[in-house]
Amino acid sequence: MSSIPGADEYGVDVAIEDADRERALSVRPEDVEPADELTFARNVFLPLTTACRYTCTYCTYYDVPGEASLMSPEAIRETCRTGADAGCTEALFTFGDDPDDRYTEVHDQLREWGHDSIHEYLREACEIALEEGLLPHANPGDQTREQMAHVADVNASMGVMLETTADVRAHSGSRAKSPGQRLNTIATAGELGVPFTTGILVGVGEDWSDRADSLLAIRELHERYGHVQEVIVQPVSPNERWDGDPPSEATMRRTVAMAHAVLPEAVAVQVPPNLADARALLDCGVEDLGGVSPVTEDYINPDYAWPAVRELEDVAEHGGVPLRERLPVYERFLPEDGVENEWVSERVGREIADGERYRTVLAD
Ligand SMILES: O=c1nc2n(C[C@H](O)[C@H](O)[C@H](O)CO)c3cc(O)ccc3cc-2c(=O)[nH]1
Ligand SMILES: C[C@H]1O[C@@H](n2cnc3c(N)ncnc32)[C@H](O)[C@@H]1O
Ligand code: MET
Ligand code: SF4
Repeated sequence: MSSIPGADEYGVDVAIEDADRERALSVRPEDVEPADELTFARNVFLPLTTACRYTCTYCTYYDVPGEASLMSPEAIRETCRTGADAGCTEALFTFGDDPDDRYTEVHDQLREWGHDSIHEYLREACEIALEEGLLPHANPGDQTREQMAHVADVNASMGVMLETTADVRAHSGSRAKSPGQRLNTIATAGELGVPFTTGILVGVGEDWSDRADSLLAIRELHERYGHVQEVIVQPVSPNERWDGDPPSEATMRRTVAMAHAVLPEAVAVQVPPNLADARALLDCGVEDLGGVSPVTEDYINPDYAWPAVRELEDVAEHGGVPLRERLPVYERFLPEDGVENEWVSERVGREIADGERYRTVLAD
């Protein structure tokens, strides 16, 4: 049995059994049954702030203090409106982790707009998205229980990448992502009944045992709470801050197969079609192509353009399966009668019930 770095410190009770790891390590692509359909969501990407407490060495998203930006309410509304007009259903709020006092410009701007914290502002941003006809999916990185509880009822789903259970150099420095803290964020989402997206980053210094442990840790938290809707298998992608090689196709194939085998059937395995060659991974158990935007770029990986929906259809055709559009919250979490349940707040449930665009997506 092995425990995970930082798990004790953050009070997360996850331990990996050697036998489970051995079983995960033995999975090969040829052991896997391919999925019978491929799903995706249409979204707009809203980079609320480029200020971040961490400095992950693979990331070009964050700005140094003095240069960080904050999206204005007007810009948020404008982007959401453009997205809704283009048929999107999701407002993806992904941004720097817990921007702190190092970024006085962000704090000053937030205060000027009447907010004490980025989570208060995120709440307003989610309200704007809902008003404009989009369902919020926020990934603000690690969150405390108080932070997440502050925005849970205005999000259809939320997310954070576990990245990896290993302590890797890519996360080093005085402030660094800790596997225990990431797992704690995922557990908190379970406790609060938030449908959740997580995932692993492949090629940042982890080995095969770490990949197995990461997937098994996610499985354990899902077994406890039932809240994980999808797990992203994301290859690290070279950019001006990261000059390492991306993982090979063979590595991606084996990792996707491992994810498919380790995770329960209800949890979809997602690969981002702008970072990975989805065609070459389909037979290893890919079930979802994530949020794809007809309107905005992938601000985290701006060098890698989104394929058009037409190209996603080609990918699905290549695998001989249908392509189906989904909402940012998976259907099994939606209330069967009424507008709310333990997973969906009344605020979000009403929007889904009343929104014509959402109903069309659900009917297809
Ligand atoms: O455009 C991106 N979308 C990313 N997404 C969006 C994701 O593809 C969709 O928002 C979800 O599938 C919900 O529809 C993430 C969402 C999460 O909750 C966690 C991590 C990611 C990572 C990315 C990413 O790197 N780039
Ligand atoms: C939103 C997610 O984007 C991922 N992320 C950040 N930088 C990169 C990169 N160079 N390549 C691939 N994924 C990246 C991290 O996994 C983060 O959690
Ligand atoms: N900063 C957060 C994280 O790394 C959100 C995505 S990266 C822009 O988890
Ligand atoms: S990946 Fe997220 S947490 Fe890491 S530096 Fe980039 S914005 Fe910050």
